Amino acid sequence: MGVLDTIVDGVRQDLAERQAAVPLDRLKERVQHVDAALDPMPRFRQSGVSVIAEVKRASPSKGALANIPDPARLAAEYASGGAAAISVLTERRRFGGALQDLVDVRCAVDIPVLRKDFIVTAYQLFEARAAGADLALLIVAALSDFELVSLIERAESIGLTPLVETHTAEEIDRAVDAGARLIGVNARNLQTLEVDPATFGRLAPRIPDGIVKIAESGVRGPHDVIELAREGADVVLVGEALVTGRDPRLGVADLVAAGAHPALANRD
Ligand SMILES: O=C(O)c1ccccc1NCC(=O)[C@H](O)[C@H](O)COP(=O)(O)O
Repeated sequence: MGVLDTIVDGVRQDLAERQAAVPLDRLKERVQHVDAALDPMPRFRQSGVSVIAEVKRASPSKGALANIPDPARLAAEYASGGAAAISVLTERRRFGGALQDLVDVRCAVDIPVLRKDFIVTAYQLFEARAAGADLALLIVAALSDFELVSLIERAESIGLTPLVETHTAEEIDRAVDAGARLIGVNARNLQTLEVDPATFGRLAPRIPDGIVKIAESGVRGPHDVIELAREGADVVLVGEALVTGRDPRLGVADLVAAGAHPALANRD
């Protein structure tokens, strides 16, 4: 079994327990009582590269990364550094996350919040929206074409903006065909878990104009942001470098400043 299959297997087991505790109808009721979702598009389309800053405690590739007792406080630091959105890893077994982290972060910031998880059912989308998420990650490699289209449609129908994550040219084509408006290119190979910094530059030209292009994984600092901006990134999604860095607010501010560098003004 590959890493992704193993993770999704665990996610399905945890999901079965939550579904037994809270039936879908009850979840749908909760969704009706949350505030309307924030639209991330204006922030992601602004000039300069936007930063999505991630709340990430651990990962399959690196194990424990950071002790984050108060995700809301970390998210507030990210927001004050200029983050355009916050990504919250809610997967429990390998990333040490929880949906409660997302609820806490939602209360602490007034910028869009992404549920970053391994979403394979509509139930998880309702959970995300009920917890206050504005965006939800859909990983092409974990879904059939039919599942991808139906989850994109379901997400949009309840106000969530789907961020569709890809790793290959073929997955980008599938994401485009499924109607994705936001495509992430993840530089981390799901078989080896190695990050290849050349991935975004190689694959981004495949994404049609008009779709927001997000570079995910392996962004270590301002130089990477400048390089990714030159390669066409509208947004970078950064976890490890921020949670292991000395100051999350300054860490984000440095990345935002790099993405707004005057040398990038005419990159289109
Ligand atoms: O981070 C991992 O090891 C990982 C392994 C398998 C599937 C997903 C994984 N990470 C999720 C992410 O996509 C990253 O958290 C995100 O892109 C940020 O990456 P980084 O800045 O390198 O922490």
